[in-house]
Amino acid sequence: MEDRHKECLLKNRVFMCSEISLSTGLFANLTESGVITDEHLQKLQNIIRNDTTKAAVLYFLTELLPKRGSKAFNLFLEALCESQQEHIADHLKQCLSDVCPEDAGTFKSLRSELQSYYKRRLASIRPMPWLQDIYLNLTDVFVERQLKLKTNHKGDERIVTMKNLFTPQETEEIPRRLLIEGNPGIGKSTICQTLAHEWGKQSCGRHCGTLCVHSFDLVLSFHAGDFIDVESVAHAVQKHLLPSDYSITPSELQGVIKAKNVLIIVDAFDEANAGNRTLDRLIEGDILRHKTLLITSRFNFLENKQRHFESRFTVEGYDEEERLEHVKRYAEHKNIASAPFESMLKDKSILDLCSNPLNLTLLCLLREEDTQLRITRTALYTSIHRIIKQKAAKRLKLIEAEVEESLLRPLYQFAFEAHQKNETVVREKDSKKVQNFQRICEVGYLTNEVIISRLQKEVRFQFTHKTFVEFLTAKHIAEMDREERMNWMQHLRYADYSIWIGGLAIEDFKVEQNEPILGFLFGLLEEESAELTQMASLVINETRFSYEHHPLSLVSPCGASHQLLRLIAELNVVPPELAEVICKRRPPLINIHRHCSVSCRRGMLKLCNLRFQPPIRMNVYLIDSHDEEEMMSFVQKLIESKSIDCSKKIWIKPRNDTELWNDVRGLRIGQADSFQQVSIYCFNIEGIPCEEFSFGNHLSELELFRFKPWHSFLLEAALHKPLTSLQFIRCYKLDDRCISLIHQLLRNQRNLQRVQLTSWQHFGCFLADFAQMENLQSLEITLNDSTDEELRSLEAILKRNKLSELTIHSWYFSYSRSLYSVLNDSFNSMSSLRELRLRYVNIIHLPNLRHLDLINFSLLSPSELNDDGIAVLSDALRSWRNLQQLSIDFDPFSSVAEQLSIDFDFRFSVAECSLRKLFEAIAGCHRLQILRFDSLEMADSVVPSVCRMIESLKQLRKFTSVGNKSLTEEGFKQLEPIIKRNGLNIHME
Ligand SMILES: Nc1ncnc2c1ncn2[C@@H]1O[C@H](COP(=O)(O)OP(=O)(O)OP(=O)(O)O)[C@@H](O)[C@H]1O
Repeated sequence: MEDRHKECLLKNRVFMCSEISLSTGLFANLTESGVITDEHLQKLQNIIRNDTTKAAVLYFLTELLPKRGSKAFNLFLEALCESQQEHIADHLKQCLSDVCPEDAGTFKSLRSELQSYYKRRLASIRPMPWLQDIYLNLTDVFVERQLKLKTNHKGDERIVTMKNLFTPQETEEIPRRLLIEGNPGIGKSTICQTLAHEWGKQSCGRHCGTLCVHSFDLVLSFHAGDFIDVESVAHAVQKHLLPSDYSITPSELQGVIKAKNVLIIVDAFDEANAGNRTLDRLIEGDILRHKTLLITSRFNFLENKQRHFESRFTVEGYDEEERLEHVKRYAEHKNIASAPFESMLKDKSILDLCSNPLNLTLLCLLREEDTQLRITRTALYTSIHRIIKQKAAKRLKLIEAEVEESLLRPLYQFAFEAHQKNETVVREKDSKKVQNFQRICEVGYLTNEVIISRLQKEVRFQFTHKTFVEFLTAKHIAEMDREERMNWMQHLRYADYSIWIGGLAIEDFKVEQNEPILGFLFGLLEEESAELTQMASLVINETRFSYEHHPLSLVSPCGASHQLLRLIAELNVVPPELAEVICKRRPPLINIHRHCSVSCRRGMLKLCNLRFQPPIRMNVYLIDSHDEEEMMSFVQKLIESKSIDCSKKIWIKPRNDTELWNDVRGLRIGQADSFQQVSIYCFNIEGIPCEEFSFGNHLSELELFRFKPWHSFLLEAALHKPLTSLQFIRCYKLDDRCISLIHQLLRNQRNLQRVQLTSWQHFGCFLADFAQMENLQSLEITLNDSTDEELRSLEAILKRNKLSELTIHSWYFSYSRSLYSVLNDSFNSMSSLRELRLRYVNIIHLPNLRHLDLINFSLLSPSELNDDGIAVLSDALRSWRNLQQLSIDFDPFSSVAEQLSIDFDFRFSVAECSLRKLFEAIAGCHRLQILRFDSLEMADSVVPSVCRMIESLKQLRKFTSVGNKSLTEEGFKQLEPIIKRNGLNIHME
């Protein structure tokens, strides 16, 4: 036995004499492993019989164990664990790592083993690992990356350099769980590689911050797949990071990991997330909670685990400077002139390709061979593929057609099968299905015999990059016959779902997850016009491309309805047959918003080149976009296009008065050939723009968000414009001058069809003006305490029966009896009303709701909805046969109040039987397409009714339920198959 073990036993004699139980289990384990013999056992039992158990323990610790050989101590620890005395083993291990200087020896040797491993293995990047002669020195070519740190749930971000990755960010705490997300090929693995390699170099020089990677005692750098089928991090280290002849046991490793300051890096969660229990536990902090864990993943794979991460970063494409640095470093490393690469960066058509480090590296490699630039991702990968094929043909002494037929086709099939399983490997058993697998490997897409286990000699074959798996998969699908391909496409999902239920790991799906392959498929079949058109038609149907999607908001995603745009971005030219289908099935309106991707915008410009009559109307949300300059020039191209009708609305958020004026001029707001509707986020505008500030003479809609009295120059500029819509949203308290200007505007504008005036303020003073407006169709207003005269005006407006939309806000349930009675009486004569939204309302006073014929109804938060209210609502729903959208905000305060034991007078609880009746009534609205609940307490017992409701709503395509705290895993299981039906977009929290 080693001295440090003896010392440890010595120091813990008292502890062990009182803690150890000399149980049959312990004796059985000790005899089985040979730590004690049968004679020893008899001797111990005699001592117990004649003296005490403590005396026996002491004899065992002093006379027996130390003399039983070098492995005795560890076997003793194992025997303790096996006989339910793990706490004693842990105590001894802890003590060992604290007091024994020799344990520092174990740590030192482990540290230097790992450091030299990283220094050697991670020194070079092989962008095409099959071409061993193409490798780049990591230190030479690495471009320092900047990461964006999400600073709050609203999506605000801050730039963090790699040097400050581990520095405490929003809180004082050192982050323990860090996540880096990014697109394929964006450089996530290279970041991991650099961190581990840097640590391997031992010294930080003067480069790093105080909490740099060198501040960790150990860095354990893994691929996510390394955790599959291993029970602990220690086992993973032994299996994947250490050579098989390195002598250390998992428990010793465990001891070092526990005692030291360790960084665990796990790359590519997206490639090995299914059934990866150890990794899940690590993320959740169920094991090694106090160690630092850095995970990388492509987007959308960790949605349900986001809450475990204190620091969430994204790594985005290169900016201009980084692109330049990349090509310069590349040229310098290759010792060639950088001018050809730099000129390549000037070509705008490949700018987005150049922003991706992988693509830029491939472009550089191609540029060395060929001067023609590739414009789409498919074109780029096709070129690379061709090079590989040519090289393989030469090397294997085959003609290219033979390589294609006998080697590449099976490879496409392997890629397809791997992709179906969300893997990037071919397992050994699958490789045996084809005779010439070894030759297939020689082509170069699969790295040869990656031995993933040094202990068990398990073999698998790794595809070089996930994007290549996707490209090769697309090649396989492109070669399928039409029926098979369409069948594959039909089985994809085209609606998003996101489900966050506390403690449940449910994967999310965003339609973008299909796109890498569909994009390649579109690109590959560009010449096959009929095939392409058929595929595009399916995407048009499934993603509801031809529908009008609205409203547009801050959080609108570049979602399913834009998929076709993103896919046609992969085409060099839209073939006439496809162009015809797109023209025929074009949507009446397209919303472009801040999250629209570069490829979406490229697709949009492709659409502009098709000749439409009439043109497509366009809304553009130009607020907070990532690259404002680029976005501005994109919008200007849209304005110039004959196929786009930019007379629709644009949202702008100028940072000051100069920017306001630049936007209004640059985007020609209010002019005949440009946007005639504008929404201005006024909050930041402090000064007053120059005197000639004005909108074009065709301005038809002015929406002012967070308007303050000193923005009155905006009202003056709109005074004589032909407005049909005027909106003030969440405006500040108006002064007399603004009130008078609004009166003037309302009196000038007899054509106004839509007016919105909302804040916490009462706007009844304008009702008399509205009553004079013959054309008013949509009214949204905040009313608190209305006078009799105001109510008479309101009644006149409602009973004129011209309104198709009505929204009433009020402050703290200030609906008076007389307001209820005006509304309720008027409902009988409002046959034109189609959309109704009410806030702070108690609908038990509105039984005449059932006389309306609504398409859209919302009870906005907070509303008084108790059992009686639900009865009135259910009654109304039964008569609204044309209802398409329903949104009900249950009382969000009641559960908060309950938690805080506060007795608010607006707490309402709802009986389950009422809820069931409500669900039954909704189930009868067969035209319902969008259903939203907020703070609905959907307990498991009502789930069967919810299931029946969703099943009966065949046209339902969007279901949202947020703020539900009652559903358990059991209840969710019943709901899951129903809500995950294809075509249904779900959002549950
Ligand atoms: N910071 C960088 N400096 C220089 N080259 C880089 C950098 N990051 C990435 N590259 C190049 O891009 C290639 C792909 O990068 P990497 O494998 O890190 O991407 P990834 O985000 O992990 O992709 P995937 O999600 O497909 O696995 C690298 O092989 C390298 O050639």
